[in-house]
Amino acid sequence: MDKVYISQLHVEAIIGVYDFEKESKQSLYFDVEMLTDISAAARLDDINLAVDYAKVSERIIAHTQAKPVELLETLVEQLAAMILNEFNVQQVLIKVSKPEAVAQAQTVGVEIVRKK
Ligand SMILES: Nc1nc2c(c(=O)[nH]1)N=C([C@H](O)[C@@H](O)CO)CN2
Repeated sequence: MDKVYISQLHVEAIIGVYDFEKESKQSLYFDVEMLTDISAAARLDDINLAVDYAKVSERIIAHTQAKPVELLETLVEQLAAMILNEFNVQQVLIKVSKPEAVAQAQTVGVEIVRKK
């Protein structure tokens, strides 16, 4: 299967378990890999037949900023379901990194793979 991907999409959002995290936005970085058949889009050179990474990026940003959740797990499950529902994607990998969460670590996060 072919792949359309988004690397290190930066989103500022309220997210976290602790009270102090509910007061100011933190940086999240998303890596997304979407398995899809690109042959029709390529043959006809038609964006309407492609998984539009710009539209997927817009939806990830809007969803992440719309309704704060506590866990990265909750967020990536919601985003995977949204991408599989709204786009012509057979499988999605989403990795979210939260670099400000643990001072001693370069970054921390969660990665999942979900299929239709
Ligand atoms: N597996 C997870 N562990 C933790 C999360 C999370 O979302 N998933 N979140 C936190 C806090 O919000 C943290 O980011 C603040 O230090 C802790 N562990």
